[in-house]
Amino acid sequence: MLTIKVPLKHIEEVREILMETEIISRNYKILTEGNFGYIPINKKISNVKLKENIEKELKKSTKEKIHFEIVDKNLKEVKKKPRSLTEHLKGKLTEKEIEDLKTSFDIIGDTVILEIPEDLENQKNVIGDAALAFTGRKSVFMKKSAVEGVTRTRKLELIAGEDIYETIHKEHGVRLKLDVKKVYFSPRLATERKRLAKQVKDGEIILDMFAGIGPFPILIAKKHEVDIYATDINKEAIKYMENNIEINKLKGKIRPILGDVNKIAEEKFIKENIRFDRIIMNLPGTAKDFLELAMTLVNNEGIIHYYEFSDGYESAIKRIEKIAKKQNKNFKILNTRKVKSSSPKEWHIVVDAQIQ
Ligand SMILES: C[S@@+](CC[C@H](N)C(=O)[O-])C[C@H]1O[C@@H](n2cnc3c(N)ncnc32)[C@H](O)[C@@H]1O
Repeated sequence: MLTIKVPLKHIEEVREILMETEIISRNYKILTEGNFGYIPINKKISNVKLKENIEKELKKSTKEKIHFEIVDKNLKEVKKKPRSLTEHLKGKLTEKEIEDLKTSFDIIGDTVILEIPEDLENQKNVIGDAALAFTGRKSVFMKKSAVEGVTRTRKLELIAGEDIYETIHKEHGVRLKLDVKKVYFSPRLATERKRLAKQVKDGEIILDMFAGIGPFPILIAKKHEVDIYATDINKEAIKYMENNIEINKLKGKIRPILGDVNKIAEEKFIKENIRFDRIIMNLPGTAKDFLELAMTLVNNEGIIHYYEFSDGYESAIKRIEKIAKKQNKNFKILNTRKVKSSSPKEWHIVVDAQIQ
């Protein structure tokens, strides 16, 4: 390939001057040999007047006359870092295998969680190593089940890196500690958490019915002066939530309560006449079974953030309408939003309803 041969003492200067132009190629490494250096010339540059053009560029930036020659030399190519997991897998899996692999994955703190189709399981370690190299995280886990059971957790199998399930995830300036095997957490809800936190006003009393490790309460409490009750049935989630309140210095603003929200409502909220300006119901599969309770616990003008898996908003709004009617209440829909896709035909949706 064509190169600019320059005495070593001038190589850095020439490189810097020509870097600003199209003349130098970034795809090849500079070679030094004896007292000379060889700078790669961009293959797309025409040879006509090449020497004159280089001279002109050098003259613009330095008064010193720099001697150089244009010579042919073999230079090494710069190895470019792959920019996607797919690129990382090129040459390791067949084109068809790469196509079959869903290359979307979740990064939670130091861990990567991905899905591998059954007929690609024999390649799980190759895929795991590629994901480890691409993301620079510590552990890669493969999904072994859907999110299931009352605690909404899933089975995972380590396919690359260290066997560590506990990690700290950073989101919107807060730190969330969790065990990816023992609790529910989705980084795909980050935008939803920000959207919701923005609506909160100082002084609100809030209930997060299905709070998990506390991502909604932690973000809200970080930004507002509020009093948040955060219930969850999973004792591991409550343990991490308590830890997260501490590491984010939010003691006194969030009250984690372990148990079934139905029972907690009966034994505490209703008994002590505690009512809420805002209720978060992020349990999209079964939140509908708790809508009546939420409608009972919400203050006049209070807002319910109701989540569902659905292909639209109609069924969710109908449910809210039915229960409002039953309780002799009116409601106003403030917002509807697709939070994330959950299956090819369904979305995780949210409806914000103000109850009057
Ligand atoms: C989809 S996760 C949401 C967690 C959290 N809001 C988040 O965004 O990460 C639902 C949570 O509800 C909890 N849960 C399920 N049934 C419950 C109930 N009856 N009472 C309280 N919590 C419940 C589960 O343990 C789980 O942590």
